[in-house]
Amino acid sequence: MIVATNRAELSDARVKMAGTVAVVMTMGALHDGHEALIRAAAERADRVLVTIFVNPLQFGPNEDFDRYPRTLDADLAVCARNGVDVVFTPTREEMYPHGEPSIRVSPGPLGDILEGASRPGFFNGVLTVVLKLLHLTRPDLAFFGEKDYQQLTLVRRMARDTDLPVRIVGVPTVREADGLARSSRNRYLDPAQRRAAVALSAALAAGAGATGGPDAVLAAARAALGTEVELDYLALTDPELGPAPASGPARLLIAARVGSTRLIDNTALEIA
Ligand SMILES: Nc1ncnc2c1ncn2[C@@H]1O[C@H](COP(=O)(O)OP(=O)(O)OP(=O)(O)O)[C@@H](O)[C@H]1O
Ligand SMILES: CC(C)(CO)[C@@H](O)C(=O)[O-]
Ligand code: BAL
Repeated sequence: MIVATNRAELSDARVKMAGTVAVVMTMGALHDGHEALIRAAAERADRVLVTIFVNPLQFGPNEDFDRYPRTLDADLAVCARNGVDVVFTPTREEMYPHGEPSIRVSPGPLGDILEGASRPGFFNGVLTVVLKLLHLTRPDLAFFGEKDYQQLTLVRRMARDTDLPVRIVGVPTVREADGLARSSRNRYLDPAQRRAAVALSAALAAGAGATGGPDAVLAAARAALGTEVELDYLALTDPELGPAPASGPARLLIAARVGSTRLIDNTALEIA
């Protein structure tokens, strides 16, 4: 496995990658969810390239950029164990050699709702770094988790709307045994908070199981949420994050704080 820390090393390694190439972009602190992305990538492409970069552009001033877990040695072991060919671990200066970019990707109206409403500028920062990493790694395929459903949707739209020569592939959310979505931020939870955090996936399951239309879905989810977590949003949409239909395929999305830790989750459902 080649570990490239700068653009020149990445470029050398990329030229030597034969066949189709898949990229898995991460912020490190790798867990089973990331491993599922790497495995899915290895099934669909000849070579797998993982990027590890905690992107300052997507963190708000009062968010957890400084505190975000950085576990590079363990992450490289995960990549090696999963047969990754190349890992790109740039520094901030390597990614943004000219300082904060003045030209950025605008996510459009979908970037202002849900996560974008709670984290202003978040998707501008995400799409800008995703585009840069796509240019630097030049993959045939790029894998993103459904856990970050709005991010996946926006990355797909960016690829579609700007004719990027890459296929975006979504991977289902990997969960703990009790239903909690795997997330690097789960590391922030103490044991009591970890028990309380199951409320997010429990609310989604209750909503998905409800009958009686959109109102019944939201009411069931809210009832199952309990009072131990602080709800940020609970939203029912169509699969493209537009207004919820009266019946048929939909998406239920949630964000909530458990103590000071903000977690997100979502599920597909049929409104009946
Ligand atoms: N439980 C999961 N199942 C499937 N994919 C996941 C899961 N968790 C993260 N991913 C995906 O892994 C990629 C990298 O995500 P990232 O490194 O931010 O991890 P994360 O666990 O989502 O971290 P955070 O706690 O910061 O949200 C993204 O495409 C993300 O959707
Ligand atoms: C896609 C991503 C790697 C961009 O920094 C990040 O938002 C993430 O880890 O989901
Ligand atoms: N997992 C998406 C990246 C973020 O929350 O910053």
